[in-house]
Formats: sequence, structure tokens, C-alpha cells
Amino acid sequence: MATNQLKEPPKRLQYPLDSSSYKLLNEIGAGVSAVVYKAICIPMNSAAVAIKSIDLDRSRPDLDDVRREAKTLSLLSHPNILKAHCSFTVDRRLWVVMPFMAAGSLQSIISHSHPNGLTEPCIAVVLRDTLNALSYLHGQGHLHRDIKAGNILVDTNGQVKLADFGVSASIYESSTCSSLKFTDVAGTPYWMAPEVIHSHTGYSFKADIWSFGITALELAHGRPPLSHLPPSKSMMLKITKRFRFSDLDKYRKGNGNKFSKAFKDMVASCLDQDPSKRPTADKLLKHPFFKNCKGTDFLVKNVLLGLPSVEKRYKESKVNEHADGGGHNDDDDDDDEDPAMQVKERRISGWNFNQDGLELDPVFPNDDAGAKKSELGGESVMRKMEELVNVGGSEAGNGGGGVKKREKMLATLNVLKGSLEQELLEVKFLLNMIRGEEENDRDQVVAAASADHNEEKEISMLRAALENERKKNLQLELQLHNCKIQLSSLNISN
Ligand SMILES: Nc1ncnc2c1ncn2[C@@H]1O[C@H](COP(=O)(O)OP(=O)(O)OP(=O)(O)O)[C@@H](O)[C@H]1O
Repeated sequence: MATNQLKEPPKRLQYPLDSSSYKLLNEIGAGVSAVVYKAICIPMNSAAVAIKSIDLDRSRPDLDDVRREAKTLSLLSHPNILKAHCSFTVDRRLWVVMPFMAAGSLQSIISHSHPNGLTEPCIAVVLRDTLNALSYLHGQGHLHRDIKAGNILVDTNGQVKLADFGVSASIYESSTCSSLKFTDVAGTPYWMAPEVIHSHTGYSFKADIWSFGITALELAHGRPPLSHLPPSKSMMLKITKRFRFSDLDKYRKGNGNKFSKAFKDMVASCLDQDPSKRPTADKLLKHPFFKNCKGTDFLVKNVLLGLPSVEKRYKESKVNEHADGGGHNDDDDDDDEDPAMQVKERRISGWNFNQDGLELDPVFPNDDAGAKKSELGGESVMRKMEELVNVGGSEAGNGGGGVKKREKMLATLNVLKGSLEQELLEVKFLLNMIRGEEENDRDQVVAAASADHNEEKEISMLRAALENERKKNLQLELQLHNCKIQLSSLNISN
């Protein structure tokens, strides 16, 4: 009606920007550099709020970036996006005041009540609403950069909202946009897309889609893939370099069969190694998996009913953590391992999604597996090339058969070339990692002046590792060079 159209839009309530207007009630969560509290806002009729208090010394944000981001955020509005009421600094902490989502995050729900994951119809509701939020964000030209169950919040009425947008983007990212810096502050890179780990090109919309796929696995299995690996400063190396077989067994749940083909297909499309092949959020929303998706009341009946409050769950999780002896040891590094265990480790060059098992499979450099990615290690590449050259020489004058052989060689050499290029990228990535760690250690040694023996030992070990990687790099460049010569000579003779 005309009268309705003339009505002023409801004014947004301005939450006070001073800490004395708020009363902190309980701690309800904690991340690497932030603590989340349930609180009340006294001048707002004691309305319940959640306050994320971020340690600015640990997260080193550019406050101008935070302000700019907050301003952009205030212009966004979507039912599935949690918008902060306001933010302000309190000493060396940034307080982000948000609506209180009484059921907490999906991560806290599954870790408390569904350790083996949610059922598919519940997953569908959560993922559909998350995709609605993502589709809106991407449509407005924004990335989320931190999609995970810990950032999907639920209210008691089953409403699902994506949180931490903007805050994570500007606070947790260094201005140089180096994805490796992520390990300093944000903890675990389990949700990171391969292109974000392996290159310095940074984030794209499709990296959000990869994280969305990992979140689907997290909701289905109760935790993200590889999360049993202890968090430590070498986390990135652990993910990209070595893999313990005992961990592989622990990780395998063997429950891939309980999931529908539609779900597996939807996750597989998000976890394509090639970002350009991953669907957009809009396209995903049309996937058959979301057909006949239930409403939010379904979540209330099947997940929220009987669930203890978020504060109670957090308290219990703290008690359990203490009983377990504090969980993972941060300094846990496989280098101290029993030598027998080390033998069981192999370098890995990446991860492939295993659609049937609904899990990630490690890719080992020496696996032949169709030689479609970087599975070929340096030595076997050389052997393969020698074989090819020998075959090529003896077949050269054999008319039609020779041409066919040559085409086959050409195709194989192209695969080898691709494989070497990828291997080279990975070695470069490792070199950067090692250089970064070496620099950090060097700073610490200078600061510690008296320098204890262990650190020096560690540095020399890192130097040796760096030297090894350098040699390997050289060798790979050489092999690549030979491969290119081989290819161009074949192209010319064809
Ligand atoms: N607005 C909110 N309402 C209710 N609970 C919340 C709210 N924000 C966060 N929480 C709870 O606090 C927990 C920790 O939040 P935080 O944002 O620190 O989580 P995280 O994303 O897992 O950590 P990090 O972002 O540091 O990796 C969440 O898992 C959730 O249960």
C-alpha cells in the first residue's frame, strides 16, 4: 500500500562505543588471538550480545583497513550474514559487538553433540544458507576468506548466519597478502585452497568455494580433513610436504558409503584442483543436492533440540581439554620422532579429492597414477625420459609406426613437462617457507644474544635443508630445460 511505501525504513540502533556500557557474562569461545564473550548491552535494555575481543598486538592489523572494511560491511545486508553492531578499541584490544547467536557456531555444535558429523538433510540446510550468503557477498564483489563451520552461527530459531566476514579479511591478513603469514595468526590452514597455499596470487572467489567444500566435509565427518595433524609452526610443511601413514589410517573413517551421490558430486565440484572448474555459489545453489532442502525448523528439531547452551558447551570443552592434558602440543614436530616412524613418512605433493570415500587422498611424488599431476619425482622423470629417448631413437625410421610412437612420446613428454613445472613450483614454495623460518630463527638468535645451542643446531639443520632444496631446485630446472629441448626437437622433426 502507498502508506507502507512512505514509511521510513527502521533506523539502525546505534550501539554504544564504550566498554562501560557492556557487561561481560561468560566466555563462549576463543581463537588464536581472540576471545568471544556473551555480554549484555546495558543502555539497550540489557540486550544480549556477543563480543569478540581481538588482541591487536597478536594480530597486527592495519586499523585503517579495519575501519574501511567495517564501513563496507555496514552497507551489506542479507538475512544469512551476521552484521556486527559496532566495533571500538579497548586498550590494545578491538571489541567487535555482534548479535548473540544463542546456539553458537556449527563447529561448537558438532564437536559437542555430533562428533561424527551431521546427517545429510541437516548439512543441506546449513550449506544452502551459507551459499545464499556467499552468493550475495560474491555478487557484491566481496570475498569471505574464512569459510568454516566455526564461522557459521545458528540462532535458537534455526536461522543460519555467516560470520567473521571483513573482520577476518582485514585483521588476519598482512598487507603484503602473503598467504603464508596466515600461520602466524589464524592457526590452521585446513580450509585453504591449494592455489592459496602454493602461490602468492592470493584469494579469489573460487578459493571461497574450495573452503566451502572443506566445510561440507567438516560437517559430514565432524572435523575438517587433516585436522588430526598437530598445529605447529611447521603446519604448512606438514600439509604440503610429509605425511605420516599412521595419520592416514586415523584419518580414514571409511564412512563414505553413507553419503548420497548428489552430495559427493557437489563436494567434488568444489574441491577441483583447478579453480576455474569449481562452480560459482549461484551455480552450486542449483545443484540437485539442494533440491527438496528442508527449512530451518528442521534444524531446530534435529540439531538444536536438547542442545546445551553455547556457554555451557564451551565450559565443558575447556574441562575436557584440561583432562586431555591441553590437547595438541604446539611444538610437536616429527623430527623428534622415533626413526622407525620417520621411515613411514613420505613426501606428498598435494591432495586429491576421493569422491567415493568422501575424503582427501594424499598424492605421493612417486605415484604413477596416470602421471596427471605432479606425481613424478625427479629420478623417475629422468628414467622415463631416457626410456623415451631410447625408444624414439630405435623407432625413428619405422614409417607410420614411428610417427605414432613419436606422438605418444610427445604426449608423455608434455605430461612430464607439466609435472616438472608443478614440482618446481612446490620446491619454490618450500624454499620460501624454509627461508621464512630461517629468518625468524635468525632474529630470535640475535635477540637472545646468549643463543642457546639447540637453536643453532636448528638453524644449521634448516640451512642444510635449504641447501638440499636449492640443489633439488637446480636439478629440476635442468630436467625441465632438457625436457623442453626434447619437446622442441620432437616438434621440429614432426
Ligand atoms: N555472535 C556470536 N554468537 C554466539 N556465539 C558466538 C558468536 N560469535 C562467536 N561465537 C562462539 O564463539 C566461538 C569462537 O568464535 P571465533 O570467531 O573466535 O571462532 P573461530 O572462527 O573458530 O576462531 P578463529 O576465527 O580465531 O579461527 C564460536 O565457535 C561460537 O561458538
